[in-house]
Amino acid sequence: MIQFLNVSKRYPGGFDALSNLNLTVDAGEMVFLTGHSGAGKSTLLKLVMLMERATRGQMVVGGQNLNKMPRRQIPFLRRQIGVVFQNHQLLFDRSVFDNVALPLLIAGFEPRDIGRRVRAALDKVGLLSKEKLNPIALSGGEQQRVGIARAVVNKPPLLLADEPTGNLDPKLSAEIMKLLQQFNDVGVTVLIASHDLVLIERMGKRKLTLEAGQLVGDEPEGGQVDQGGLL
Ligand SMILES: Nc1ncnc2c1ncn2[C@@H]1O[C@H](COP(=O)(O)OP(=O)(O)OP(=O)(O)O)[C@@H](O)[C@H]1O
Repeated sequence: MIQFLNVSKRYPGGFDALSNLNLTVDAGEMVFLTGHSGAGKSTLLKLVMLMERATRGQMVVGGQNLNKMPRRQIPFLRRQIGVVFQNHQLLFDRSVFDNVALPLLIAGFEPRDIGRRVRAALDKVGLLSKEKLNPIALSGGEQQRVGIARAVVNKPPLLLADEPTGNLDPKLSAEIMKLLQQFNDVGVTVLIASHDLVLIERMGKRKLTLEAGQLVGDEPEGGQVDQGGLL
């Protein structure tokens, strides 16, 4: 699903955020990306969705060569990728329903299909009863679940999450990770940047570690399994 071959990213100004990265994430995997602040986690996710271009190296995502992808094709790539942000980036001038519907409106879906798909996504995150509310009326954990519904409403094969639990307490964080895992259980490839090491260990999934832009660790799935009853 994701292949990086000798990928480097140098930002304008000369800072090397990623150096010579080699990495494969197979379809159906759930992978955590960890590392110190500034290690390059967000940069890696931005390269996958072409928010930034690699400076060197080869990148393939969902069978498409990103190096050669013209700008006009980027929206089609993005439709295959759901993105969850730490601060969820919801719009507070419209309802929960309308927030989740946004990617479908942009993609030109019929109103009939939009209603059906939005409600299916809200149902999956347990917020069907709150579709008419403004997200401001929801708790932090609920807002993040709206962000997840919006990310999956288009049924993308790949889900990226950048510090999706950054502002949440441990119990809510565990719930969000469990929710992301449920999408992985039905076949979605999931890549999560997080520095919540305790939670990552509990999930027992593959863990990639970045340090100063280099991949310094790749621990396979099957680490420590949750003993704390949180998941
Ligand atoms: N647009 C940019 N221009 C210049 N430098 C940047 C840019 N974006 C990120 N950087 C630098 O690249 C490095 C990696 O940043 P990145 O956001 O990928 O790290 P991170 O591991 O996600 O960190 P955090 O955990 O703090 O979010 C940092 O030193 C950052 O200052």
